[in-house]
Amino acid sequence: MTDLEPSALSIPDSDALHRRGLMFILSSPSGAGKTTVARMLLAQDSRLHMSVSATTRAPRAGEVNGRDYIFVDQSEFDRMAEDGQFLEWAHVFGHSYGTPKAEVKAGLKEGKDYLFDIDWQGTQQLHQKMQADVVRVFLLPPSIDELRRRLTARNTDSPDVIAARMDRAKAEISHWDAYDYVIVNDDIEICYAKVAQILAAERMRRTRQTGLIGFVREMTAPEA
Ligand SMILES: Nc1ncnc2c1ncn2[C@@H]1O[C@H](COP(=O)(O)OP(=O)(O)OP(=O)(O)O)[C@@H](O)[C@H]1O
Ligand SMILES: Nc1nc2c(ncn2[C@@H]2O[C@H](COP(=O)(O)O)[C@@H](O)[C@H]2O)c(=O)[nH]1
Repeated sequence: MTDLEPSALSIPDSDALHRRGLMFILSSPSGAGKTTVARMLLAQDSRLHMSVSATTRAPRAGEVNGRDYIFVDQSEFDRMAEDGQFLEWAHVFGHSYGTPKAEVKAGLKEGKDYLFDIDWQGTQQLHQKMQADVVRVFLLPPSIDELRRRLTARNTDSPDVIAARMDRAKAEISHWDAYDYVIVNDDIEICYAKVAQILAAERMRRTRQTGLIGFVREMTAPEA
């Protein structure tokens, strides 16, 4: 057989093969650009699903219940937490935020990939529980001044809220070394391209490609 002849083995389409889904986490100080990158990824990638968190914070203008967050009051949040409905939860900026468990756990088994926009506390909890499923990406702003500029220009929060988020930024950034990948979000298109490349590579990680086991076994079997 020459190099140009088709292989006797049919090459499996790795996207069509069953593999367990992965949990793709984006974290950053508030305003560095997680939500923006997440929206770009979701718009380009139909295999990626957003994990929609529950929160006790009030909706911002334009935010839709069930799409951006599940907006609940504190007693409902506490009931969900006591019921064990969260994979992780944390207090952030004076509010409670949590990742609902049911959809993600079922979806991972079906091979769906999930995107999480959560803080370092949630990342730590998910990594402890779900280890090999988790990919952790941290976005840094190009500077503290640019972070302040973005939070102000976003025009969704009062000056007090922006000040509180800026106060927390350095503490958030100090957790950058608990992540697998770190990207400076300077140019948004470049940042998005880097994040998309990480996702593509993580999908091809050998340990996730359980669907290839039969193919490799066949390829390496002794010839008759
Ligand atoms: N690379 C970039 N260059 C300029 N502006 C950007 C860039 N990335 C994001 N922004 C803008 O910065 C603002 C904050 O971005 P975004 O809301 O995505 O941040 P976030 O990290 O999700 O914040 P939070 O944690 O508060 O939800 C938005 O107005 C967004 O359009
Ligand atoms: N641990 C968790 N953190 C979460 C979750 N959902 C969002 N977040 C983080 O909270 C802050 C503030 O978000 P904002 O939408 O109010 O600006 C940000 O860092 C998010 O990543 C969650 O379910 N768990």
